[in-house]
Amino acid sequence: MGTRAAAAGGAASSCPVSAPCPALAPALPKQYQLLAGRPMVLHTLAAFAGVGRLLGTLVAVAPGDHFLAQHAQPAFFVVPCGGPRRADTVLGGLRALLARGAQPDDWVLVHDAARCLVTSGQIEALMEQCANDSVGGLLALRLTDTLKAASDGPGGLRVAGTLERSDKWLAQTPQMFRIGPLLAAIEQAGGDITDEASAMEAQGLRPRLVPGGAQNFKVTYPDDFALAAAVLAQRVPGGQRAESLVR
Ligand SMILES: Nc1ccn([C@@H]2O[C@H](COP(=O)(O)OP(=O)(O)OP(=O)(O)O)[C@@H](O)[C@H]2O)c(=O)n1
Ligand SMILES: C[C@](O)(CO)[C@H](O)COP(=O)(O)O
Repeated sequence: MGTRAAAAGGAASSCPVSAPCPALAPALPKQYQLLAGRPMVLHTLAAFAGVGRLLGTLVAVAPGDHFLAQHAQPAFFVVPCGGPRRADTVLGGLRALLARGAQPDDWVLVHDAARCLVTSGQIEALMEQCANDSVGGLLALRLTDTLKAASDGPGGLRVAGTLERSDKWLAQTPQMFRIGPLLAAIEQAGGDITDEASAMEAQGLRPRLVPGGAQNFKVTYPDDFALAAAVLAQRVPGGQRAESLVR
């Protein structure tokens, strides 16, 4: 039984930056924008390449997307199995893994290309804590801000209430499940789910929550690019942070 990684490469997604941002190449999908001198997805893939226990990494891209051909590395292979929604891309990736000899019992880690700050250590922690779990699990971050519900009111959006936050976590990726059960769960859940864990939850299962980190955010808003670049700038090769070297 092995463990594989499927990095959802962005498939049909285009650059999500809705406001003009001169530092970014306008025609380039988000996952290929340069961050600290490298396309974003290569930072993501470097973290997976640093995990020795993985049997391989599949990058799911949109058909006709040849961007990664110029960055080919033995650490990953590219499959044009991307679909219109994230869940479609993940299904395509899981089927491609099975077609290449993976077994339904094998573990798979599904990761967002846009979570380019994940570290090899976080991936290893997830694998460690899920390896003997009957369901699998995901990296997640306990909510620290006060949580408001919103609804339309006089003059626009207004607070509808303050929600209990002590049991709330922000779902991150990677998310680790066995290939066969995950494939079946997503097929049954349909394409509108926003993560793999929710497909497993719909089966009545309770995925394990493994603490991730605040830096493992999904690069989404224009400001996120600068923040991600700043985080990368204070890391050194090998995944250690600069400040841990000066103690
Ligand atoms: N058709 C799609 C859409 C998304 N993804 C994956 O899902 C991740 C998150 O989707 P993304 O479009 O990046 O979401 P947002 O950051 O919320 O961006 P936006 O909603 O602004 O497009 C991407 O990094 C990509 O790995 C995918 O594989 N296939
Ligand atoms: C999988 C995910 O990153 C967990 O937070 C998130 O749900 C992806 O959502 P998106 O709307 O496809 O970006």
